[in-house]
Amino acid sequence: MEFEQENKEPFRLVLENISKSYPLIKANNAISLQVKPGEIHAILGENGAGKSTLMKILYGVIKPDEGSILWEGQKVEINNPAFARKLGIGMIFQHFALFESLTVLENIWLSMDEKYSLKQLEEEVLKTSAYYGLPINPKRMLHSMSVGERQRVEIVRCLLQKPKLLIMDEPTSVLTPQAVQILFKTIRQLASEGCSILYISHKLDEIRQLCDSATVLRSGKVTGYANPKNETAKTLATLMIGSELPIIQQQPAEIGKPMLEVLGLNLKTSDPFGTELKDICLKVRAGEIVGIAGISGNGQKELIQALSGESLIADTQTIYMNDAPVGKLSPAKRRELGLCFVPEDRLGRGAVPNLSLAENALLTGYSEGMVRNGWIHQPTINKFAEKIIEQFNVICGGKNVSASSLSGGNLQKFIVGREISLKPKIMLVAQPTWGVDVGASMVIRQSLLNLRQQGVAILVISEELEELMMISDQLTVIANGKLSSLIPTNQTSIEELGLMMSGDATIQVP
Ligand SMILES: Nc1ncnc2c1ncn2[C@@H]1O[C@H](COP(=O)(O)OP(=O)(O)OP(=O)(O)O)[C@@H](O)[C@H]1O
Repeated sequence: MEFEQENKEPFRLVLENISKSYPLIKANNAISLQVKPGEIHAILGENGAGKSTLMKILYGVIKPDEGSILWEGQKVEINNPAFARKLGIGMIFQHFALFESLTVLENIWLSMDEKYSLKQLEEEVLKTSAYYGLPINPKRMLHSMSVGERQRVEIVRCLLQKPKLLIMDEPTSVLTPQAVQILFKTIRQLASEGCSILYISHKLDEIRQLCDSATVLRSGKVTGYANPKNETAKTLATLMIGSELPIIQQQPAEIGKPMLEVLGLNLKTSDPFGTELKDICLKVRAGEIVGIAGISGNGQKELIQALSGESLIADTQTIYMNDAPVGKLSPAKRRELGLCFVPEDRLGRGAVPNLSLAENALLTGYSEGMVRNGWIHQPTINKFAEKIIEQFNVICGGKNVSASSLSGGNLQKFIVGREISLKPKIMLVAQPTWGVDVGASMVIRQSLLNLRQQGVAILVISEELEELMMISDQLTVIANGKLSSLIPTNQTSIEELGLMMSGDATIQVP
């Protein structure tokens, strides 16, 4: 038979000439690939290359216009996710489909095709999470959990369905180096049990470490197949983006006055699973980038909320922006003082999914002449949105498409681009390159360095230690709601930061 391997065992999956067009873009153009049982197969490609579209076709979320799917040697039509799951296909999405107001257990219960009682399911969840080394508390409310913790819920929920093929879209983008290694152990264990993995990631070193094979996509087409173990991160990047990676230019900047000062911030949280902030002290001066490293769920969310104005502080003497006490000021008032802000959660806090890119530009850019005498000035909004799309190479169907239609990385480029274009004096950025491809990550990091050069005070909260080392002047670690003292970047290392992240944040580094 045509689609059998040499040992006559059928491929788990064969895709043949899969195509899918949207009105303005051909997202998949005659894509073919094959996956064996137990194979860890990477899907590589820059933002908007068509990776998620292909995976959604495979999971029955969208229908291809052309092409065929063979599952264990049989031609199948996957018309919906329930059928995909029945075949044994599980998917962990880049944007989690979980309900904030429910517990972990209730979320998992809702998604199960096979109906368990809550009690039975709780036992299964605890058993599966212990077996794969992914601890979760079934009783915890979802809204109180960090992105990294939510991802664990998604993984456990998928594993409960005992998949034969697991699709993972950017699974490590919110994990620490230690958590990544735990996840890889889980993935290898699954593969050794015969489960095939389709693994989408922009992290080329991780792909080299984990994957047996790779299909490379560019502009919806396959541009090559590779064995990642025989490639370097550089050759993989070249295959992906079709040219060499841009190199970051970091020039010394003139340090100015403190623009953001936090003087002993203590913040209790009403959320029973939130993290209390304890005596946070921080100073970011004009012309410098301060990086905060940490395992998600250690107070980053609470700190961002306190700095952006989402949580107000009773004590007005604690947070200062450009010399003004801001504890009681709303986000809009803080923006008037020059604060711009990229939240961790891009679909929800960073952008409104159903609004167009132009409308999303207006949401934070309203002070840039977009509202005149109480009237919305559409030409200004359009120009602003078009400029971001061009400058940050946001691959999309133009300013009028909805934010939700953008690929994850392209939406991130749009949000970061929007905030940078607002000419901030203080920039607060959480996970700046989450889901962004290697080439575009360099563009975003370079833009932040350019802002620093222009005298902007920048605070970056990231779990990407390499990124923090690359762009920050000073670094600190958040753990259990406490910050360690600031360390000049050239006096620390990824290993040391990793240790501080997993240990007690009160470790003082000279
Ligand atoms: N529902 C939709 N309507 C219109 N265009 C869409 C829709 N979904 C995806 N696209 C477009 O199809 C292209 C491929 O998107 P896709 O999400 O598959 O890319 P990707 O390779 O997964 O990117 P990323 O790495 O950023 O996640 C993009 O240009 C995207 O804007």
